[in-house]
Amino acid sequence: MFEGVDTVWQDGEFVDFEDATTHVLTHGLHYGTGVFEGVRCYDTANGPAIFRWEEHLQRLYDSAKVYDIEIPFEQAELSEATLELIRREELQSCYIRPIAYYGYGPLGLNPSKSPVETAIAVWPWGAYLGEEALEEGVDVAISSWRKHASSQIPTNAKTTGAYVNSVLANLEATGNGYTEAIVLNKEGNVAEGPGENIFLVRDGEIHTPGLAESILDGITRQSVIDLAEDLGYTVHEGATISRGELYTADELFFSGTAAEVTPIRSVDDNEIGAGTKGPVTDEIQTRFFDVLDEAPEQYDDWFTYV
Ligand SMILES: Cc1[nH+]cc(COP(=O)(O)O)c(CN[C@@H](CCC(=O)O)C(=O)O)c1O
Repeated sequence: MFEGVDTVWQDGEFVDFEDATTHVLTHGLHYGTGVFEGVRCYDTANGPAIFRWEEHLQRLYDSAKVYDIEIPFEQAELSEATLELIRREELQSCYIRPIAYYGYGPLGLNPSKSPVETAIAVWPWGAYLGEEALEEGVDVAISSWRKHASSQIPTNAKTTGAYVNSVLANLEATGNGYTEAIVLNKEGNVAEGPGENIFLVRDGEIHTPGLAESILDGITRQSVIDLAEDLGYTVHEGATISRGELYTADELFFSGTAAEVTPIRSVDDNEIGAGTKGPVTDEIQTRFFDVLDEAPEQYDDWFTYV
């Protein structure tokens, strides 16, 4: 996965990939006390550009605030480091992983005496759910693991430790022969995927769960909502979707930085619509990738050029 990656930015320095290590007694390793982002740089018609970088950076710092993680760099410093890292790696498109975590210091649950360590890595990362997934869709299953409630672990923060919930759901789904899971929240309504938001199409209108359903406020989700509305669709943001409504949907699709816009062709072995990418999904996916290719004036503020 990381073949050809030479450099990582770590705590203010560019270091060789193999030297980008942390101590085994790092607080974040033991207690999941870190925050991170998943971001993509695309090779647009105007050159390589990070997609919605400002929103991702802001979410990283918002996530850190929830855990009193004081990132010892300004957003502008992390931004310049990231742009320089992409240039050093000579990548036209890549996946970007900033992370900040309580590092090597005293152990014990209270992290207040642990230093905050920060790193940024970039690498090429293709279709998250498989090359054929974007065209043909994926087969998913409802997980027996519920999404933790935002009252238990704040779901508006991308917390490293919280992703054990996503790992359990994905392990269960893939272990049973599916590509991905859909997780329900503690009320039993649809939340999202382990690493994606979810959209439902019914009678030409689009529905997607809101923050009250214990989901991550996805930046791709917001982009899809904006694009869909610009295409003239009615989008019901904040929808409460039952498990049964997944089965009777005309179309379903995931959204996410890694997943981009990935059609869902079956849920629990029930074909969704015609069992392939639906027409609304196709129109939105096409518009999404066209915008990433063309970086049009209309969405100019979505792109930070390398
Ligand atoms: C739980 C969750 N929900 C929704 C999303 C979509 O959010 P956004 O990327 O802002 O549109 C992601 C991103 N998942 C990231 C991590 C994936 C991973 O395997 O690690 C990602 O897509 O980069 C989530 O982790």
